[in-house]
Amino acid sequence: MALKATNPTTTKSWSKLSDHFNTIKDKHLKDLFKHDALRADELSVSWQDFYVDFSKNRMTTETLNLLLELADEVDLKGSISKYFRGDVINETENRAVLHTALRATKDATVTVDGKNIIPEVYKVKESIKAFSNAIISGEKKTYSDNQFTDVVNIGIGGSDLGPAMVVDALQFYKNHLNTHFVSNVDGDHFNEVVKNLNPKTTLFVVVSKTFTTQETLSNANSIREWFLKSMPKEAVGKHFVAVSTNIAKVEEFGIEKSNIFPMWNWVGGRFSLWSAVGLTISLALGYNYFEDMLEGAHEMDLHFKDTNFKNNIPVLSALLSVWYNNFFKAESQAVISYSQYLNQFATYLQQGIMESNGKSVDREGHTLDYQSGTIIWGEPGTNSQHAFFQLIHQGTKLIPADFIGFSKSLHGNKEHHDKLMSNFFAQTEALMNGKNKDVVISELEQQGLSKSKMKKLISFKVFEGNKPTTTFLIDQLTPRSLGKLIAMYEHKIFIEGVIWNIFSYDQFGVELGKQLAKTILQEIQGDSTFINHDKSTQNLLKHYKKLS
Ligand SMILES: O=P(O)(O)OC[C@H]1O[C@](O)(CO)[C@@H](O)[C@@H]1O
Repeated sequence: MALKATNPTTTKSWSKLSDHFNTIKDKHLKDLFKHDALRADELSVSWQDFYVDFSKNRMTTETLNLLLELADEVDLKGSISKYFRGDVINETENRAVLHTALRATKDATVTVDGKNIIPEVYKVKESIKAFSNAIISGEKKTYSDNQFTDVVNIGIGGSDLGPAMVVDALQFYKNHLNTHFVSNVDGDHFNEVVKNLNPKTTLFVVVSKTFTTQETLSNANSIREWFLKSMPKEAVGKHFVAVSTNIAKVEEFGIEKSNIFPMWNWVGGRFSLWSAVGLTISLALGYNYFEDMLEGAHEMDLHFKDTNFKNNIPVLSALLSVWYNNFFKAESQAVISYSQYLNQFATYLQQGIMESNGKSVDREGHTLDYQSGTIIWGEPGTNSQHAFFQLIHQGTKLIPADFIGFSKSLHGNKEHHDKLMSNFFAQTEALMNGKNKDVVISELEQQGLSKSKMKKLISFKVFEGNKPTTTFLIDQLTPRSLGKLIAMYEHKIFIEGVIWNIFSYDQFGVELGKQLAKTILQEIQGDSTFINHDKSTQNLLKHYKKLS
């Protein structure tokens, strides 16, 4: 059954929210706290090892109630049931969206085309487990009968970003296998990766849902050529495996059926790390940690599905995102992780969030007359404090930010961790409170500045504050907690799509550039005069051709 198509701006709650917005837009967070002693407790959620503080957001309980009304009016509840039970909610591609089934329990039933898919999911999980265990233990040997030392994941987009982010984030839990990622069609990328590798002890995992992606196929072909410079053809079977839905294409490439880990078209590329696309994760961490991550995600699925919206982390997070996007007209949102391990987290989220909700027509094909999608960006703290925080603090743009931090570090260096986390808490407080004129004056007086110098400086030193943040304080970074966190953002994407009345699970927008690149490649490699391009592109192409 299709998702209910409701233009959110025509709902009663939307017009109430518009009126309400006018009463709240100039209110300062400091005052909201002053007038509501219970605010911090009422607007935060404790769930398992997550403490999520939504109270430093520019809303009141009335805002929240209206946003919850909006969720009801667009039938979020009904949509959630359709999402989990495998209805064809990716209508434009005629598919269900079932990354949640990849982490469901063995006794669950999820039906696609009249067939329960869970047994098949578990069969593939078993093969991921058996393969990873055999490689890690050394039972499965290289062509020359040695143990594998290195794994190279060849893929792009969802076939790269998820595994790369998770392996980096969970490197504390890693085993002896060195893992590498080749994604960009830039030949310098793969050359840099392979230059120090020993082909004799390296396993290549070619990951492509479609197995038609130019970047991945070019890299896989070039790497195979590099491999065959020092290895016989028969070694390919032991050193190359693939993950794909397109078995025929993989076989055409030269990888045997027994070395192919299947996936399904009801798993979107950007939500695929829970499938065999996560093979490199399982190889790098061991299957048990991979499974822990899946279990964590499943716990978040249950929380999302079963918790009332008022205490539901992904629901609150998504509603606030809509609130800032459509009412405050915030142009972007930041994700700042206070853990160097989460260095790639914002990059990973960019695909999930922006490929999904970067749409400008509604589910009936009408052009949207409201904003959808959020620009997402971020870098870990404290580094980012010394890079772009100035703009968040004192710039003209409103940038709501998620702050993610952990109560315990992994290596246990408490002194460093206390310093890191002091910054974590200090920043959200500073963003909220700012610094007013009186405080600035008294600080300058203490410095003994003359009245005229003080007058000149005051306005530059004032921080308006009132910058919204949501704090995710999690006990510790583990495979399980990371699984929960990723699943939280996946559900947030879904909810936003429901409210904005758009299809979140296709990505036609990336096709145009791909098609044009194919044409241009033929022209560059042929003797074209580039006559079919605009004047600017013609000049650029001619310049390139002269120098390349
Ligand atoms: O896994 P594939 O089929 O190679 O696709 C890679 C990526 O390309 C896209 O289709 C478009 O960027 C993504 O959605 C996908 O994750």
